Amino acid sequence: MPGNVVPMSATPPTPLLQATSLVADHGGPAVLRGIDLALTPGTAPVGVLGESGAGKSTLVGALRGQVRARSGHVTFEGHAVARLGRRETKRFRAAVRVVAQSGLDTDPRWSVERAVTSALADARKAGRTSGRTVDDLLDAVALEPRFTPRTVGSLSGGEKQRLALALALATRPDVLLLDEPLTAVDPAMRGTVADRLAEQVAEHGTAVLLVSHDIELVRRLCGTVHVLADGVFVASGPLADVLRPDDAAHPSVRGLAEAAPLVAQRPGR
Ligand SMILES: Nc1ncnc2c1ncn2[C@@H]1O[C@H](COP(=O)(O)OP(=O)(O)OP(=O)(O)O)[C@@H](O)[C@H]1O
Repeated sequence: MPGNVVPMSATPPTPLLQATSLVADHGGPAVLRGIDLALTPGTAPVGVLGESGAGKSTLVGALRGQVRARSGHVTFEGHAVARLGRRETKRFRAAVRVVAQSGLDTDPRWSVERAVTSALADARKAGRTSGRTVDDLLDAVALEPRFTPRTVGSLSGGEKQRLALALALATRPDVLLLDEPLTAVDPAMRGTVADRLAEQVAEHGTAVLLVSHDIELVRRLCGTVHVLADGVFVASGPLADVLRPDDAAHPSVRGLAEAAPLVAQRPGR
């Protein structure tokens, strides 16, 4: 490029869902004590690691508007999530989808096909037509077409988790909040689903937050990770860097590094 040509700089991506100085609790001591987090479409998925009880699910709860901020705030498109009106809440719920560990509230008597068809119909009603079919969505989570007539109640725990992910993808969400989404899925299948998910979120520019104890899953999916301890992020950056802590690192970070010495050496996203 000639030296005197200044490239047009693209507008910096704007966070869609954002926590700022977020302090939150469950009626007792603060669980989150000042979290800043931005989820921006078109950027690499963000991972949150941390010991059990560190507050990872509380963070997801606050981002989805279920746990109230004691101070600081969570905003969606710049508006406080806690103060969204009825219409905006509907739009928010279609745009920001959550998949939790146990999160399939579909009628267990429904067939898989009915569950996915219904999720696609809900997506259309919310104005989020994705052009996707039942087969596309099942394929996105590596569930073969033979599963379509099965009842939801007859699926294994891991199959239910994969279906929950397919239902969340039906709205082609702008943001996906994944709270231990694949714990019941065996490691080989978890890798397959993670790779398919990574392709899709990259293709659609979906912003993703993945909360997990599973460092391998985080490595496969996330570009940046935060380690949550004592209510704050005590380390942030690419996983390989976070897992090479210095002597001053928080004990949680050193614990993670010791638990996963080889993961840091594999290439991530
Ligand atoms: N509804 C609730 N009422 C009271 N305390 C709660 C509630 N939910 C969570 N807590 C407490 O808040 C703290 C953080 O819990 P949270 O579930 O967010 O941790 P986590 O990091 O997701 O843990 P895990 O990895 O075990 O799922 C814990 O001390 C927990 O006992």
